[in-house]
Amino acid sequence: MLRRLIERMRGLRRVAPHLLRPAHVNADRAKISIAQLDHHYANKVVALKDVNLNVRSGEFVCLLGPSGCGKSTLLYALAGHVSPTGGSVAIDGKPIQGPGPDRLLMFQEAALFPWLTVRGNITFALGARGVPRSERRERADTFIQRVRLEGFADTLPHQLSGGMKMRASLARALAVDPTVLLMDEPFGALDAQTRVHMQELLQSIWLRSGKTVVFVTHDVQEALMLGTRVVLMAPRPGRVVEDLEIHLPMPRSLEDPSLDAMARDIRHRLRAAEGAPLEAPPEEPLQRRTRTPSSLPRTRIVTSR
Ligand SMILES: Nc1ncnc2c1ncn2[C@@H]1O[C@H](COP(=O)(O)OP(=O)(O)OP(=O)(O)O)[C@@H](O)[C@H]1O
Repeated sequence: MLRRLIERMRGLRRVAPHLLRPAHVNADRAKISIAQLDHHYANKVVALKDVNLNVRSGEFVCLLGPSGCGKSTLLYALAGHVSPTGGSVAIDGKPIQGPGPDRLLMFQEAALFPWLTVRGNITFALGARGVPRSERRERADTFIQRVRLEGFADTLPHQLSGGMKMRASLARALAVDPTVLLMDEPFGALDAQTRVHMQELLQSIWLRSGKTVVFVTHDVQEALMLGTRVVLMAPRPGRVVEDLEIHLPMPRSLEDPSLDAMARDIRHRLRAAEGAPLEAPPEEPLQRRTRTPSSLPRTRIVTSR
């Protein structure tokens, strides 16, 4: 009885307010500024409605929300692949009018040329960006090392595992040196363990590089592992419901009880935003959680474990 009561109290414990705070970024100081952004597709689906978001240079911002809340549409508007039907998107104060070399979009598929080796894929991308031939090989090898693919520079993509392909794709993205990296669920197709390794690798690279990253995910824990900010979105119409700064030291660990408590809090906020009936956060010890995606209610938010 007493144990149940203690567990219930733990479940209801709020995340310390200094760890999870609303973000306030002045548009004048923003690297990326999105104002009153609307987008509806030809079939009249309102993918985004009145989205306002400012991102500082060097931030790692995760767009988090259930399927259909407009995360990818927002990312593609930043990439310049979608022309929004209303509002504005600017980088360094310049309106985005299409794709540009300052931004690079990465997907779940590694999208490597199958007939080129790992190094060949990177040098090809460098050539396309106008990097002189004499510099390409050295630069490719630097980034192959950075993603810990030494020894695989001359390997073809079909000889690599899914995680290695994703590392090659990340090396290529970093080698071309965009100031903004846009990532659309890049680790979504990887198994759980490889995914955690990729998150750790990306975090260590990001900490060194200082790049601005906008990262789309369904996975609450992934967002909390990686993000300096987590932007919560909801569907019908696609919109931002909360913009939170995550004040947990890096490198982070999925075993951190604060991260686990935050994940419960965020899941609760997302359910509230969707208008789902609210229930108390789950009664379970902070350290272990064994929910599977299929047991999650209504939203497609999944967990890493
Ligand atoms: N090309 C398109 N034409 C028409 N409707 C679209 C198109 N692309 C997306 N949509 C719709 O716009 C809404 C937002 O889609 P979007 O892919 O941006 O959401 P999302 O949050 O990224 O979803 P998911 O996580 O499932 O990828 C959805 O209702 C979707 O069906």
